[in-house]
Amino acid sequence: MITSPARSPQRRTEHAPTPYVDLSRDEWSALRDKTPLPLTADEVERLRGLGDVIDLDEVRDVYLPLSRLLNLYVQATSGLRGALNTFLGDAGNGHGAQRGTPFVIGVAGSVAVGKSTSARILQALLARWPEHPRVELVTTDGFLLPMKELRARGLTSRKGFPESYDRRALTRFVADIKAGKDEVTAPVYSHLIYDIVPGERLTVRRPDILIVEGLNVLQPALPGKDGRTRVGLADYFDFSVYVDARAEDIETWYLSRFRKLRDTAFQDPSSYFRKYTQVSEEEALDYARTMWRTINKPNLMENVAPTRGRATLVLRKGPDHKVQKLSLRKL
Ligand SMILES: Nc1ncnc2c1ncn2[C@@H]1O[C@H](COP(=O)(O)OP(=O)(O)O)[C@@H](O)[C@H]1O
Ligand SMILES: CC(C)(COP(=O)(O)O)[C@@H](O)C(=O)NCCC(=O)O
Repeated sequence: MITSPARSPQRRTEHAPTPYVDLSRDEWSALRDKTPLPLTADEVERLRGLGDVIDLDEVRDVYLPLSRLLNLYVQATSGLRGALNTFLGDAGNGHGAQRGTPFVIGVAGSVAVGKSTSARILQALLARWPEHPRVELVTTDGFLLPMKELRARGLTSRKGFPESYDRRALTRFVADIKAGKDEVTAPVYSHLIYDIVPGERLTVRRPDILIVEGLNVLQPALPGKDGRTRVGLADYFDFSVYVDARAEDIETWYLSRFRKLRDTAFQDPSSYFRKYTQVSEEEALDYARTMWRTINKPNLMENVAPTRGRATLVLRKGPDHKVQKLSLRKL
């Protein structure tokens, strides 16, 4: 009788090799070493986004070790740049190699996962290190196409998807900062009017560290029309963080934030969402649920989550918003 070969139990338990080392919150928090906590509870409160749960314990256990790691990375990267400058000598002139090149950090994750809070806490902590006091934070929403343009392209229900951005301008913006240009400007997005603010620009002036936060910052570049590989935004990153959580938890956070915004920001007469203060809470939440299910969740599944494996560090949050597990790229 022919029997199929039994699978050895050893084979079944074999894991695929991973470039990450997984750490529990406790293991990670022990790595802060003796780094002092430079923020007060009041400062943390001010940096916190609506609906986000973050306190001094979270800053101490999760973000202090990260600021220590980043400080080590900044110094090591600067050493590498020095080596490159020595190698290039005069040949590097005019290619930005001689100028103080900022260290660039990408922060990615779904809508409502709390990436803005993570990015703001990191900015505040990193700015306390004497080696790199000038830390700028930029969100990618300034590079969304204006509503008029989204309408013309039939993209109004694709806001936040890669095609809803001027990706070339975003990449150029970061490339210019990294090349050491004295002043680089970007358009400004307003959640209030749900659109780009006409005529407004933000200016970035030679920071030591630049944090770029947004849904799609880890997306690879699309190939050019001629099939050639283009340089993408993430190619300029020296380090990247992906803020991760279960989609069901993020939906709950999105809905509870919508409920809070309905009581606050949406009340503003110029708010695009004011109409949801005029209907019942149930109707407003139905709308928010539709936004989540038809725009933000599909974008998370199709575009954002697939980029998680490109991050240097993945912060995995539990249902209470607290980071439970971290995966750090070691290879
Ligand atoms: N409709 C809105 N009106 C006002 N503020 C908003 C609105 N939607 C989101 N925000 C705020 O904008 C910021 C970015 O939100 P979002 O892109 O969902 O990313 P995240 O929650 O991961 O930081 C958050 O601080 C959030 O509170
Ligand atoms: C502005 C956003 C696209 C996020 O932009 P980001 O800064 O991540 O590039 C997002 O917060 C948003 O408004 N999405 C549209 C759907 C919604 O309002 O939920």
